[in-house]
Amino acid sequence: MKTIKLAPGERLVTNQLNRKGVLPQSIVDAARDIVANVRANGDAAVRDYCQRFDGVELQSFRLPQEQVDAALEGLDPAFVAALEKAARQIREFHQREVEQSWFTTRPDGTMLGVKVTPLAAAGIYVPGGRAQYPSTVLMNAIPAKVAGVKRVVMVTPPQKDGLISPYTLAAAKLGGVDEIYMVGGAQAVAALAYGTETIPRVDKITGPGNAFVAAAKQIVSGDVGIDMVAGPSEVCVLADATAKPMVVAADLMAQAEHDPLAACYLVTCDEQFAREVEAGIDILVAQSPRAEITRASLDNEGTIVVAADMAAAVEAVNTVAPEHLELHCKDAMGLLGGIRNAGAIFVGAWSSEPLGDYVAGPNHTLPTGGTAMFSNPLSVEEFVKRSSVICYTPEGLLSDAPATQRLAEAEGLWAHALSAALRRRVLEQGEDAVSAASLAAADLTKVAWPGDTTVTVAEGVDLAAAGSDGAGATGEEA
Ligand SMILES: NC(=O)c1ccc[n+]([C@@H]2O[C@H](COP(=O)([O-])OP(=O)(O)OC[C@H]3O[C@@H](n4cnc5c(N)ncnc54)[C@H](O)[C@@H]3O)[C@@H](O)[C@H]2O)c1
Ligand SMILES: N[C@H](CO)Cc1c[nH]c[nH+]1
Ligand SMILES: [Zn+2]
Repeated sequence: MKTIKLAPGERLVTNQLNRKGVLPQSIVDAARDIVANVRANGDAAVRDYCQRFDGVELQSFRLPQEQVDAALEGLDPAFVAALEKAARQIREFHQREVEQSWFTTRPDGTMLGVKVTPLAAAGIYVPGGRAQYPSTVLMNAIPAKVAGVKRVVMVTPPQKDGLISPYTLAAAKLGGVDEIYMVGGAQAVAALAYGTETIPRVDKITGPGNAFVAAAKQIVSGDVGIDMVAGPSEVCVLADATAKPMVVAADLMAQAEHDPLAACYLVTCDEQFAREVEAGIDILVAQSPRAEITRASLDNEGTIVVAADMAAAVEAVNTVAPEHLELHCKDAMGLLGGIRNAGAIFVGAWSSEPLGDYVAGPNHTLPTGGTAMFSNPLSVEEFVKRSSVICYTPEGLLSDAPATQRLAEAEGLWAHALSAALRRRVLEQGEDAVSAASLAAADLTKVAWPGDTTVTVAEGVDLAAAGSDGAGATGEEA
């Protein structure tokens, strides 16, 4: 691992890190070509990439529903029990995120609020290149279903035998996935974004993946919604003298083993401790069945930061803005307040990051590449849309029309002012005042921009009755 030693008073800066942008440029370029090809050539392009990158020739990408229905049959009961426990705890956590529509009423009866509507169709990417990810199925499908999404479409790379892992399938069954397509990589993201002859497009794509997947999501973003850049895994361990070097070594390896591009950071004030962690990694890697990936990640992307004091160490963590942060320190809870940038924070020595990967409940789909500076963990919120609701009463219209007209005049937008003015005219002068004949004869510039904010209701106009089309509803804040 590369070591950066900070002198007293020195702060870690992003340029000192191995990071080459949020994602490597060569991968972004390759993903752009794949996306363009799938957009232009649909299934034929997807089929080509499946063959090239996954070594499988598929005639149909859709997994037959009978296979999903039978997914739990014959599986190890201990695995099913573990999956059910994970699903229950993930659901319980995400149910707390559900957002209700809300409405509030002003004294003049005008009603304002927010209507929350689930997305119609969400595409969830479940990785399947270097490992299988049934946990990711649950982490994406459950919040989508809690949000009320009707059509949850899962894509995942096929295995060499042209099938998907029975564990992943079991998770799809438990998570309530509606359709499964055996397609992975940037081509799967492009198919979900633009649709192909056999893969219908969705409204939003969520879920993690390798750098090709994360880059493709960034590229299609805007044509379709995306959650965030959730690329190669990262962990940052902030450790003091109370931490056990072998445990910290295992925690760094737990993220390194995902991907050669996974990035692991150790931040400490004690260089001797850092050397003990490195020695620990050598011992543990020797027995890892994933030694090659782990070593490549730690050697090429791993960084140790030795800070002069704890304050500098905490600031170094904020500069890294890791996907996962472990606080292996005596006063871990006391440090929490100083942490500003991290996707998920594991507080104290017992909070092993893999507990969060599988069963704790919070989502494991998290921002990477420094995007934890401004992005959030995947949540129910990502699977809904909000619409503002604005419902004026006649009193409300009369109260707000003059300011609207004056602001529209300042912006030079005459019809904006007229739109409010004509409604105001109905209430101030009666319905005849907006007849074609009366407006044809009026000086409409004066109507729109009268230069006078006095509001007088026409004799005989009953504002309450005028609002009886529903706009006059009154009530307490809901
Ligand atoms: N940030 C998070 O929340 C989070 C969560 C879980 C996993 N992850 C990450 O997800 C990733 C999973 O990666 P994976 O590779 O195992 O599975 P994956 O499904 O993400 O990627 C496999 C696909 O990548 C494509 N691919 C491989 N090599 C390619 C190449 N040279 N050119 C173009 N496309 C290519 C292929 O289409 C293949 O199907 C890891 O990086 C892991 O760290 C991140
Ligand atoms: N650590 C990954 C997020 O970076 C999530 C995961 C799934 N399975 C194992 N780990
Ligand atoms: Zn993990």
